[in-house]
Amino acid sequence: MKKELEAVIDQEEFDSIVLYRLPNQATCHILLGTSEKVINGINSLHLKSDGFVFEPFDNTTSSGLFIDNLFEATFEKLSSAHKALISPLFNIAPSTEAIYEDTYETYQRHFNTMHQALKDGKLSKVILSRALKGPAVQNNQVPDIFETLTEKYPHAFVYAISTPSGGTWMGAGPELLLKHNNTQLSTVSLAGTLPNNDQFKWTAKEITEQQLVTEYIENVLVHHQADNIEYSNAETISAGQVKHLRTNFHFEMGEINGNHVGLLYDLHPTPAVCGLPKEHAYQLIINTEEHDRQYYSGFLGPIKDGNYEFYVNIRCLKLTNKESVLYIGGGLTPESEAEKEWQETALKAQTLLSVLKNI
Ligand SMILES: C=C(O[C@H]1C=CC=C(C(=O)O)[C@@H]1O)C(=O)O
Repeated sequence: MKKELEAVIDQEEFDSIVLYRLPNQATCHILLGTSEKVINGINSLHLKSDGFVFEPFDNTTSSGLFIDNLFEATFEKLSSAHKALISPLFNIAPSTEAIYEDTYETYQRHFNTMHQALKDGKLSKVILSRALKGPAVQNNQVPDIFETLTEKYPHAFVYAISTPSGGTWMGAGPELLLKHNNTQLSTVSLAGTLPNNDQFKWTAKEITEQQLVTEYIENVLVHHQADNIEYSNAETISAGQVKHLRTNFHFEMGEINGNHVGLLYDLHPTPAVCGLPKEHAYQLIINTEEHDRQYYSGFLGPIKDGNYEFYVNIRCLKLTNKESVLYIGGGLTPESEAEKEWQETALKAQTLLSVLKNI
């Protein structure tokens, strides 16, 4: 790949780069593009064009991005020469704004607002996230961090992306949003978090919470007239320092009724990053959290030959020249306690922090 990569980087003025590795695969992908398209949500034409989608949580405050891949290559391991060639494309722009970080006090305040709405019965679940500062990362460290994430988190969707308007983001997330492969579609219902240790057993709280998400997805699929819906029993999946409960859904959609875009936006933002009922949870998040989520809890992934594979952007960070900012959230229910939820987000953050601290 080196000669090819050298030749294209010499010839073209790329300003966008994506490295990604799909879960449980050895092969990694590199995409290079120019002039990302700023999109107002994905439409059916995007789903037919090869490229990479980077969609925010709230597309009224951050733009959706579509990167046409002008150059694509695959690799299992990047050589030092490859890393040196691509590093300058990770543009870590100087940041003039002060970076917001939640303290336990701000988190507790947000928790209390959301918990009151839960206790009042206005909603059954809502996701509270927090921003957490991490170390500064230089652009020549990005390929190494990407590689370490792929090694440490084989079951996650691992990525690093840099575009002129989106900035530079990285992450290793365990949640599939929607996959389309020929006639087959898949999604998951993901919820419940415990330390990744056999001593911790699932309780009724996590089982019920995950069951609610499963029922929500089932309803969405029935509403979209999905055919041949099959789903697994809830299974435990490992995601770094934590484990979750997951149900896998497989289904089909008729050629005529198959409204993939509608289905996508009924699933996004999922109950794992927003809550139930969705609209109420969404408003509560926007009104309560002090940071703008931007691309955290949005979704991202490749589209190729009419097939696509989108993942929810959790366990991720944004890079600035001063610090990195991690975005980590957790689902609150009426039974939740602030201190425990805070500890859970700290544990989830370890997945990324342990990698950043060792570079
Ligand atoms: C929203 C996040 O995790 C979600 C995914 C799995 C389990 C979750 C939970 O137990 O709260 C969260 O809903 C995050 O890591 O930022």
